Amino acid sequence: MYRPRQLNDRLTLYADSQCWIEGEALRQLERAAGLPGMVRAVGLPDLHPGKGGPVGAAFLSDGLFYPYLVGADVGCGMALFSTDLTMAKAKPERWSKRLHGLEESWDGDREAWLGERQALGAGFASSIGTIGLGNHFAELLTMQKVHDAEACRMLDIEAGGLLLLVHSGSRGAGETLLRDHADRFRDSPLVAGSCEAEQYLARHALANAYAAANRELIAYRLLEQLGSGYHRILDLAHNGIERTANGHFLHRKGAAPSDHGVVVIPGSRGSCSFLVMPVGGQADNLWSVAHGAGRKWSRSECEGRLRTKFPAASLQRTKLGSHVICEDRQLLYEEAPPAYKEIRTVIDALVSFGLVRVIAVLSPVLTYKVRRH
Ligand SMILES: Nc1nc2c(ncn2[C@@H]2O[C@H](COP(=O)(O)O)[C@@H](O)[C@H]2O)c(=O)[nH]1
Ligand SMILES: [Mn+2]
Repeated sequence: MYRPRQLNDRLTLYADSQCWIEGEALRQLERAAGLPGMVRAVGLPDLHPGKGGPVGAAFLSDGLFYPYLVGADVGCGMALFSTDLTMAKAKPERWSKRLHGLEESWDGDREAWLGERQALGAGFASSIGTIGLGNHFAELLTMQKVHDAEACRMLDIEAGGLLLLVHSGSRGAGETLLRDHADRFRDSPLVAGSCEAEQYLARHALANAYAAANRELIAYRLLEQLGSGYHRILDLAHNGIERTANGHFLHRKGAAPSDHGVVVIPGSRGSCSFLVMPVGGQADNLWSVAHGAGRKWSRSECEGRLRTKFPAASLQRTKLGSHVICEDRQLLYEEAPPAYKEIRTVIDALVSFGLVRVIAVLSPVLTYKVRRH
C-alpha cells in the first residue's frame, strides 16, 4: 500500500506520481491549509484549481469556518438511481431526440416536493428539478464490469439494468448564500457560535436539502419521459461544511464523503465512472475521497484546443458510443471529455492508498446537459 505525501504537519496529499496536479492547485491547497484555525487538510487525486480555493480537497478547522472555501454551489453532489430500464431494450438514439425540458420549470407541485424534503425555506422553487448549466448533467449508464457481485446485489443493482447518475446542486439558493456572505465578510471566516455563523449554517442546511431534492426531481422528470420508476442508491454532496462529533468544521470542496457507504466517482461523459466502497478508518483522509476526475483544462481554453479536431456536432457522440444532449455549442466544448483528467489514475491512486475498493465500472449510454429553449 502506498503512503500519501505529507506536505507539512497539517497537510496531506493523496496523489501518486501518475496523478497530474497543476502547480496552481497545490499553491491554493497550501494557502488554504495555512489559514487561521485550520487543523488539518487533505488534497485528493482529482485536485485542481478553483475560484476561491482548490477543488478536490477537504479542510478541518477549529472555532471558525470559511464559506468561501466551499463556494457558491453548496450541496452540489452526485445521486445514483437504479431504474426499470435495461441495456437490452435501450434506445439511446431515439431517447436522445425525445428527452427534453430539464432546463424548464417543473409544472408539478413544487412546494409540496420541497416541503416533503425539508427544503421549502431555501426559496428558488421555480428552479427545482432543473439541471443548471456548467458541469451539471443527468446520465444513463450501464454496468461495464462487476468487481463485487455481492455488493451490487446488496445495492439492488443488476448487471443488465441501466442506472441514472444526476450531478446538480442548490441552484440559486447556494449562489445567494455565498453572495450574501461575501457582501458582508468577503473571504473572512465565521466564528463558531456567532449569530452570523448560525444563520449561515441554517441556510446551508436548507441549500443542502434543496440540492438533494433537486437531484431526485431531475431523476423523476427524466425517467417519467422514459416510462420508468426509480430507486435511490446514494446521494452524496461534495460541496459543504459539517460539524464533526468533536465540534470541528469539516469543509469539503469537490470531495465526496466516504463515511456513508458506497460512492460513485464519475470520469466524464466520454469515459467510465466507478462505483467504489470506502475501506479502513477514513479519518486520515478526513472522511473524503475524490469526487470525479477533476478538470485538466480551464473552460476558456477548451474550444481553442478542440475546435480544429472536433467539429461541435461530433461532440454529441463519444468514443464509447454514448449520446450527448447538449444544444449549447460553447458548453459542448467546455465539458468535452478531453477537458478532464484520466479517471483511472484517480481511482488507481485511491485504491493504492488503501482508501477504496472498486465494486463496479459504469459506462455512459446517454448524457443530458441542455436543450435549447
Ligand atoms: N459521467 C460524467 N462525469 C462528468 C461529466 N461532466 C463532468 N463529469 C465529472 O464530474 C465531476 C464533477 O466535478 P465538479 O467539480 O464539477 O462537481 C468532474 O470532475 C468530472 O470528473 C459528464 O457529463 N458525465
Ligand atoms: Mn459538483
